[in-house]
Amino acid sequence: MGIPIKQINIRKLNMRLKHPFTTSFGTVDHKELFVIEVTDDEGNRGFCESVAFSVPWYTEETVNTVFHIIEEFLIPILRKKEITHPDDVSQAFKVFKRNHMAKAAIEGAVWDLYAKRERISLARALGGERKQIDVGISIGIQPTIKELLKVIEGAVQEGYKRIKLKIKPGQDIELLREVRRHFPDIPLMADANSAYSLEDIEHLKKLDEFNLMMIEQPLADDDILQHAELQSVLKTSICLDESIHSLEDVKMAYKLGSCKIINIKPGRVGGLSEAKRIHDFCQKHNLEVWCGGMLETGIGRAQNIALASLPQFTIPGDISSSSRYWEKDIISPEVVAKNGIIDVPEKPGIGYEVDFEKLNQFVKWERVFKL
Ligand SMILES: O=C(O)CCC(=O)c1ccccc1C(=O)O
Ligand SMILES: [Mg+2]
Repeated sequence: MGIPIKQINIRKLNMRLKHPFTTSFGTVDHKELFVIEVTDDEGNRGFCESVAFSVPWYTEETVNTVFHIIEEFLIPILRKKEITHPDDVSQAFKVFKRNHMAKAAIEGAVWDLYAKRERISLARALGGERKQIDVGISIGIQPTIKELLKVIEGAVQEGYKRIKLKIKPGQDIELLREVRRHFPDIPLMADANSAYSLEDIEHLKKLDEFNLMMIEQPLADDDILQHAELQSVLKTSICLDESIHSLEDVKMAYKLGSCKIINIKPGRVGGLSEAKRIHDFCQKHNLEVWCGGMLETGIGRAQNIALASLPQFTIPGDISSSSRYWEKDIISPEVVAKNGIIDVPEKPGIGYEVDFEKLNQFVKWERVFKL
């Protein structure tokens, strides 16, 4: 039976982060995003959010390109094609190149709608097995080491099971040495957001002394080959984030030995269907995977929680509590990590209610598309 999508509501939100988040590319203090709502003939509603930032520093997409692609290209496809399963959505969208965050925003909403129609949780719809997931936290670059140590202390107290630090040239080796001096045993990793090049190879080898779980995306966002060269001389596992846009990229990285771990973000790979295909390949070939984050509201967080319930997500994801980024989240209940563990909801779909009273406070404008 088809999934008769009757209407798509797109709301543009602008939400202030509780604390600015700094990476090697710069600082984010507000998150502009779209909440996508798809409605079927019975009034069931599926939700997802777009993860692109206002500025194209992470990948080439921006919040404005996302809307342009959805309005001009993706909605017309949904008007023409009959959808019987969410996998059909990403398949149909393949006629247009990339723009994965735009595609994933629509596809994720259809996944939620599908699960609600089937009266099963999104986790189950995706093949998830875990009832609880382990989660970690990503800590942005702090003004001083002293402040960084304080933030880490807080995260350790809260029980997060993996601590990720953002690094960049000039804020790396000494910083990690100081962190390890204070926290010799915590599960620690570093994310460079592509801030280094192969010329830094001798410098990057020094990371091996810190017993890191992995180093995430040390080299260019569009590279897979040079990461293989780096991995061959590093003891520390490389994890690829920005370099991975599809299962094909993962296959290449696997074949070349570019990494041992994959960070899966549904938005970066074009949606949950592709994320699942990557998961299945990694499971077969013993590549570890974990679910990354994009400073999502609770809607995106709920989608990530469902995905991270799949069996090969063996490393805690960047899925912190709602309260880490938001004064108030737009779902009810909020996402709560207790001792680094989040319960996977069992209710139909994403398993959290969208709290429109809160959401409406952040809405800049809304567009309604009849299908
Ligand atoms: O807590 C999160 O949502 C993840 C934070 C994070 O590390 C991140 C945030 C924005 C852009 C890229 C990244 C990243 O994983 O590289
Ligand atoms: Mg990253």
